[in-house]
Amino acid sequence: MTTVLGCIADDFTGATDLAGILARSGVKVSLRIGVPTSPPTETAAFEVIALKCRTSPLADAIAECRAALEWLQAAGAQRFFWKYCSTFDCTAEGNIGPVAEALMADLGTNQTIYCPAFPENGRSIFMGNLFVGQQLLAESPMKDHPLTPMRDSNLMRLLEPQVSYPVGLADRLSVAQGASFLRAKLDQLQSQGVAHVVVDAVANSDLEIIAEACRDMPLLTGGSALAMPLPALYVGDGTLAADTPRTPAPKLSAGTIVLSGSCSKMTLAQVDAYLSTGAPSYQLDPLDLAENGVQQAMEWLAAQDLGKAPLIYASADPASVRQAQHKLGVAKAGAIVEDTLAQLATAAREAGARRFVVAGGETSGAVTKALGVAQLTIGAEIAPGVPWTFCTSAGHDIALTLKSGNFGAESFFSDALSKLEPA
Ligand SMILES: Nc1ncnc2c1ncn2[C@@H]1O[C@H](COP(=O)(O)OP(=O)(O)OP(=O)(O)O)[C@@H](O)[C@H]1O
Ligand SMILES: O=C(O)[C@@H](O)C(=O)CO
Repeated sequence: MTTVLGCIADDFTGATDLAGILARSGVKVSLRIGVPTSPPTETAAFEVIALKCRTSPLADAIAECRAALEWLQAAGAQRFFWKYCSTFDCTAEGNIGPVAEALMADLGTNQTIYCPAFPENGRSIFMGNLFVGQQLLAESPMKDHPLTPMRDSNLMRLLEPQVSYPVGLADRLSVAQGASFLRAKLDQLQSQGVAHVVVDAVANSDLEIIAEACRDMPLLTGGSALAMPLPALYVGDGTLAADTPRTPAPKLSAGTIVLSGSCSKMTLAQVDAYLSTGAPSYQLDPLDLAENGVQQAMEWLAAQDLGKAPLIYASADPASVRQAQHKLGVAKAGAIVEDTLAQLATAAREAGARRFVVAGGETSGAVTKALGVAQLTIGAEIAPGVPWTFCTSAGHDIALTLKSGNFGAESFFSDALSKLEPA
């Protein structure tokens, strides 16, 4: 099938988030891990390419995203979606703005929008400022993120140093006046040379208006919720057939592992809630790993009954994370934990695990790469933006859920396990 919308996500949890949100509509969504190495053959109407480039060096991120764009164009797509975090996770240099600008240049377009709002998960934008629940982004726990601490809430101010063309705002008052008004506002900004337009949204009804106004833009950028109205719009105008039955979930054996490398406030609460169920658990310490390696964790894992869904976690409070980062450096502390969880994931698969619950975007990238997963189909949604996915790893059918740091209820790990068919 010709691809209608080609999507590029800057991390793996973000990619499953977007794929899950698009799949809510019932249309077929295919999620690929990394840019496929062979040309497109069996493609879906919605293709999502998961990259791990949120914190990569800028030149690498741009090169990877352009390669993804080329593959999606070869799949027939004429409209594209650049998916980044609903909390606009980035560094001072990028990669959100520079990648958008590179994609715009390749597509020959001179305007795009930025809308990370995800109302179901409490992300809203008002007058260009991003809120997480009732807090401004820079006052939310995102200020302490291990890799991309967000210390400004104003999306225009965050974007301006990242791009070379002017940045503007279509505020909620424009959005509230409907799709035609918003379209005219964007045209007016375009005539003033504004290439990058932050668009306010506080509710799903705003996102419907924005999607309708912007559906024909070659490139949209934002969080997954901005894409939610698109399938219905495409079905409505006949661009897309409504049907496409879901692939049934494979029958999986019971072996389960829960791996958490996210240090977000919500993940910490989820780890605590899961520990309180009495599940077996092992806590990784980056300083100990740097000194003594993974052997002890491997031995612990080898002694576990995977039927009891053990948890291995590095998740720690901001003070402990800062301490590890101070001693090892930010990148090294992150990499040690990611490598360890990746090795433990393959060891768990060898020991019979077929159900994998993974928390954290970077962590999910590392684990998924280690499991050698190339393509995922989308299953049931556990929480808004977090579906189960099914794929093969080393010849085994496995189920994998990749949870964004801040998503899911406190009971998420147990919720996830209860959503899968028993063995
Ligand atoms: N105890 C720790 N000390 C230092 N760094 C840690 C520790 N535990 C985890 N990390 C690192 O922190 C980073 C957490 O990022 P990750 O993307 O996995 O989670 P997240 O940011 O909460 O999730 P998301 O990106 O989906 O919101 C990873 O690089 C991980 O290896
Ligand atoms: O948009 C979000 O918040 C998530 O999909 C994500 O990108 C987390 O890494």
